[in-house]
Amino acid sequence: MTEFAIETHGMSKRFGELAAVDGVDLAIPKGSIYGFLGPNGCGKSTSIRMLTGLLRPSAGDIRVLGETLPGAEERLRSRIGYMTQKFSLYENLTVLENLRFVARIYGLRGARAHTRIDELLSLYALSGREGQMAGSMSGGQKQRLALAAATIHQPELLFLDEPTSAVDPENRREFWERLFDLCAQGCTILVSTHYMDEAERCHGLAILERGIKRADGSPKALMQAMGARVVEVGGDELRALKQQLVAKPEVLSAAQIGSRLRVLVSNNVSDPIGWLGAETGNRPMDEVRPSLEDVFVTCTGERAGGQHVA
Ligand SMILES: Nc1ncnc2c1ncn2[C@@H]1O[C@H](COP(=O)(O)OP(=O)(O)OP(=O)(O)O)[C@@H](O)[C@H]1O
Repeated sequence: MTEFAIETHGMSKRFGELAAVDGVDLAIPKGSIYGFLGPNGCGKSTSIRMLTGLLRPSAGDIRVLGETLPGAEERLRSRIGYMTQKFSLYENLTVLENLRFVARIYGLRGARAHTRIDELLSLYALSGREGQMAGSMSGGQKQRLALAAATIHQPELLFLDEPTSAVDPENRREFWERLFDLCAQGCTILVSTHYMDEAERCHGLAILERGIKRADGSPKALMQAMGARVVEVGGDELRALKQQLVAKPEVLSAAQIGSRLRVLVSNNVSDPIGWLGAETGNRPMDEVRPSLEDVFVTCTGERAGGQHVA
């Protein structure tokens, strides 16, 4: 039987009139990397804050590592790690001072703290930088220090809120390798992002829009179950063609990629190539494999329909 690190039913948070998180159900298996994918303001941070016990839900049931929230915040504190969106360490303390400070918060002292900090400095390529002010480090180094701090107490569950917003692609790639290392050691990771490539690396993910979960499942299952087929169309005057096509109810979206127009045609059309050929004249076109971005487009926005794929 699957054991879940996180289970929620109807998790909701209202701020006055605004439903920041609206009836979200989650079942996140232990030992997996799970993503929250969505644009700014869709409720990712608010959800994470409820799941870490920092924010009281307005409604719904939340179970984290077998404990019920609200109520088990203190017991969970030593079992979970949280890396916030902004660099939350002290910029005017050195790398070592920051890590010693966090170690003390988690009750790690003496030789145990010393050993663990040495381990983290080497693991996150910070050896030799012990005396450097955190504020003077590059984006990638700050992020590695933040990850070292968030995992100093070896949490069973790690929350990362848009962890790679401030780092370049190479550091992002490296960072994800570290996440898979942690995952291999049994840590469950929940990561929020608005990057498609990052979401695609997750074992499972939920697509959020305006506080609502629009779809969830593995990236592969989501792509396979998409309610549309993808056709790339070439030829001239692609901007005008786009305007013509997006006015059709059968077209869920059209976006230019280089010299091709990527068109998402609803599954209601049985032969999308034939249909597009009749609509656009004889242009070159090919059906292509869907991407996670296509899934995102089809399940958010005005023409959206929610889906769950096991
Ligand atoms: N304390 C608060 N009081 C009022 N409104 C809030 C509060 N916190 C968040 N919100 C609102 O709730 C909505 C969801 O915000 P949230 O920060 O969860 O989104 P997000 O998906 O994490 O986006 P971002 O990446 O920009 O933080 C937004 O409209 C935000 O303005």
